[in-house]
Amino acid sequence: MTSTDTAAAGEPPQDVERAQQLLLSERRSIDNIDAALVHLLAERFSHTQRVGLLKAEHGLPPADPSREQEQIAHLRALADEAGLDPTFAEAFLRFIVTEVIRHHERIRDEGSDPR
Ligand SMILES: C=C(O[C@@H]1C=C(C(=O)O)C=C[C@H]1O)C(=O)O
Repeated sequence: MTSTDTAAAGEPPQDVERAQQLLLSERRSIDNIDAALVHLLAERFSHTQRVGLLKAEHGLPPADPSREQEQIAHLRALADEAGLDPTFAEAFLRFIVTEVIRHHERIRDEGSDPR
């Protein structure tokens, strides 16, 4: 028995069917958004890779903490306006930036894209 079957016990069949349709529709939207996020992240990394090459060519440091502080403040404000938890938005950005800095260090040390 699935969790849907369990929840369905005692409910009119049309309510169960409607709930299943809604669930499928929500999941289709979630899958579309996840696909868009992957494409956006790939696009972001293509820009940060170019930044990493420029930095390596000109002896600039991989990380720029003052730029990061500005980005975090901006993103927290945007998240707040959008009804998203600003702490989550900051953690998400930090997670990405940490990976970008790792790429920049690798480009500096090995002269190549780490992926
Ligand atoms: C991309 C850069 O390098 C690093 C990565 C950042 C990012 O992913 O947004 C921001 C600042 C830097 O620590 C940059 O300096 O602009």
